[in-house]
Amino acid sequence: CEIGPGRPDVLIVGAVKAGTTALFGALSRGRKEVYYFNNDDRYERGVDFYADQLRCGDVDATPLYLVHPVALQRAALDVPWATWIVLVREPVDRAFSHYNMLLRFAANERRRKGATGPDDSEFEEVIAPEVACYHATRAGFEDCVRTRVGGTFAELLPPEGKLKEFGALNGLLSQGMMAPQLERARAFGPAKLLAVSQRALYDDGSAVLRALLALLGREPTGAPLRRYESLSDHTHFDTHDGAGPFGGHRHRVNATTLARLDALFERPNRALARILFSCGTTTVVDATVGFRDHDAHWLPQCPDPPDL
Ligand SMILES: Nc1ncnc2c1ncn2[C@@H]1O[C@H](COP(=O)(O)OS(=O)(=O)O)[C@@H](OP(=O)(O)O)[C@H]1O
Repeated sequence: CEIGPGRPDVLIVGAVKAGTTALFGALSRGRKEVYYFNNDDRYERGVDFYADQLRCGDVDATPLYLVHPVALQRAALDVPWATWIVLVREPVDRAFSHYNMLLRFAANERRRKGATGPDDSEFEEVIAPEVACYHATRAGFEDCVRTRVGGTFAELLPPEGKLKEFGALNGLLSQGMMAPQLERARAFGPAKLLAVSQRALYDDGSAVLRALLALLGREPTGAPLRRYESLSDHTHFDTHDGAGPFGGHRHRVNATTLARLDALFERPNRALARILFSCGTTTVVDATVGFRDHDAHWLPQCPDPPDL
């Protein structure tokens, strides 16, 4: 199974914690997260290595590609025929889900290093350095964080310490500012750039999958779109069993922090809505799936231009 037109056919390039595993599972039976374009060592091993990692699958789902400084540039050059899919999730839910995952990884790391005591890092403490940076500079994506994006998830964590001591390294907030990420992705010139709503995928999976398969010109694999459980551990997460609607995580964030985050994301969310709903902007995404009915609580429909 060589790399060439059609292989890979689809790159699910982001965002982290936006349903990439579920979508990948319905599109492909290969291996998720091959970390090819975002990992210098692996990239240097070349396309045969890439083909080997894909295990004859034709979908590469590596959500860190989206925020990596050169991964998408490499992908545009090496597999120019591929369609890129970006899954988009409400940024506070996304950040909290990401925090849950990192907390678990950090706890494993601490145990491995023989550290005693639990990792008691609260969400508020973990995002504090990023919040402070945004308020101090009004900077946006990439200016306030030096996200660790070059390696695998296991390499994202400093070897010791608690999550709250890692500063803004993991970009829990910046990764939810998706307008500049989509604009940057478009500038690299992918064959097609599609944006899919995580929430629609969760709430109305089969309709979203049908629409997406039609856009991609792909046949169903027969694999169901699963609602799988979060990676989150139980001290920070009330399990959702995959049956009922998913309530998100906003109610787990204290009211003051939530208000601050909503204020912080207001302009980024408006910018994103303008891109997704083509509100007077140049075309950034070729098509969107979901959103209008499912994301109205955080994405304003064709918002007014922001105040200057
Ligand atoms: N079918 C379906 N559609 C949409 N979203 C789903 C679906 N199934 C699971 N989930 C939720 O996806 C969250 C994990 O996202 P990812 O798979 O992208 O995580 S990762 O970046 O690969 O680690 C994770 O979010 P949290 O539960 O908030 O942690 C999952 O609950």
